[in-house]
Amino acid sequence: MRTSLTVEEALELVLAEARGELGVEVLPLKEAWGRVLAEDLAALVDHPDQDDTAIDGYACRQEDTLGASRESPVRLKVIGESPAGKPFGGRVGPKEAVAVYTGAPVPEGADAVIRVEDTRREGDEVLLFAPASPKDIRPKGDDLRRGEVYLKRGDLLSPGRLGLAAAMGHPRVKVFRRPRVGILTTGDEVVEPGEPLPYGGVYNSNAYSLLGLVWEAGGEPVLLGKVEDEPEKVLARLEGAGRLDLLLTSGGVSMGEYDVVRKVLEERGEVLFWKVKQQPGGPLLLARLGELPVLGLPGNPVSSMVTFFLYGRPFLFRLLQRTEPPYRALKARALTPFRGAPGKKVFRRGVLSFEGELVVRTTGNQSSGVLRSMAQGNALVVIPPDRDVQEGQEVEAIPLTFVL
Ligand SMILES: Nc1nc2c(c(=O)[nH]1)N[C@H]1C(S)=C(S)[C@@H](COP(=O)(O)OP(=O)(O)OC[C@H]3O[C@@H](n4cnc5c(N)ncnc54)[C@H](O)[C@@H]3O)O[C@H]1N2
Ligand code: MOO
Repeated sequence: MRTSLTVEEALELVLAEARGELGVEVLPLKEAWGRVLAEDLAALVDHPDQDDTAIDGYACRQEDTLGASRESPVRLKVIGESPAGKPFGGRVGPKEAVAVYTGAPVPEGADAVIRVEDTRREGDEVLLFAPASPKDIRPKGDDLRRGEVYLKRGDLLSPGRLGLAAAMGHPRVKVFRRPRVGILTTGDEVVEPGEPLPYGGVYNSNAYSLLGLVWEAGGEPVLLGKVEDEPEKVLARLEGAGRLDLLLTSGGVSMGEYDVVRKVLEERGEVLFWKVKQQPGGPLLLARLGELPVLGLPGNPVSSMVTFFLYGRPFLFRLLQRTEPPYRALKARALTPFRGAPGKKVFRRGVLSFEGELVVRTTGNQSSGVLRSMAQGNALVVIPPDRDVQEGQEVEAIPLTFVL
């Protein structure tokens, strides 16, 4: 077992465990939001499928309208109409116009459009108070060209991308199965919300913050409840959970007394590393139980969230072959001091905002037991080992921007 790794070494070992094959499923679009594409998607059509108008107005020949103004309007004969979805069948000749509505094909013969606000209709004629222009004609294929790939395997189906898949003509998409992530809680003092809190007790917040994080990262959380005190019972619980792609345990990884999960992992599995030079989350553990990768997350509520974000989320991104990186650090100016720690990379919780430049302030109390800092913050401020950040200095901040 390795110990006292740097964050980078630990991440490499965690990612090396993300070897499983997820398998794919085909879903109708209405069920595919938030899923990850398992295939490249090419447009089945051009969009627009022919030159169309971006405005309500009249289509005509530009040369007929040159010099038109309020003072000397140009008069054209209206020979028909082209609402969206009902193209005008004829051809626009000299001194003629067709009424068009946004999204309608521009009729043959016309090479320009004029917005209705710059015209006045008089029976079957129209007065133009400005020249018609081609700039409001959207050329065929302006948005999408048939055969071109616009969405890649590994792309998360965000709202915009889901709409794009529909615009390209796909009624169904092939997506990766959601990785199933077991969440096992430890700790005699931990009770479920709704139960009376005994002396020294604490409500189980980790199961729920982790559940949210797992969904957000594209996984399917499987709540396994609180661990029992015998290794056989823990193993039976895991067997009953069906196929898992990752197991998260919460608590019982610090120096503390005997813990049944640690015992199971050490005796029945293989512990790959324990302890990372970071804060919070220093006692993180990586193990294997048979083929199942296990992340032993520290019990402190902030530590379990931060370690999942830094290691569990990248693990799921790797399994899902995600095209985007799991997180990106931005440079921001610290408007409050942030304390570092000797020999450890420190992740403080901050509020990132834009005030002429990116700035970040502390959320206040940075104890690993203060879950409010994760709920109220929107960024992790990264402080390299052996450094403190003074007010006004530049820092790296990782936005906790959840897209789902
Ligand atoms: N002598 C040392 N003590 C501690 C060390 C150390 O290096 N030497 N490390 C500290 C650090 S850092 C952390 S983080 C914690 C990690 O402890 P465990 O993973 O063993 O977790 P527990 O002791 O079970 O719990 C810690 C803390 O978190 C609360 N907790 C646990 N589970 C939940 C839950 N599901 N929901 C809400 N809160 C939970 C628990 O009540 C404790 O307060 O160890 C330090 N100690
Ligand atoms: O790593 Mo422990 O994370 O804070 O208190």
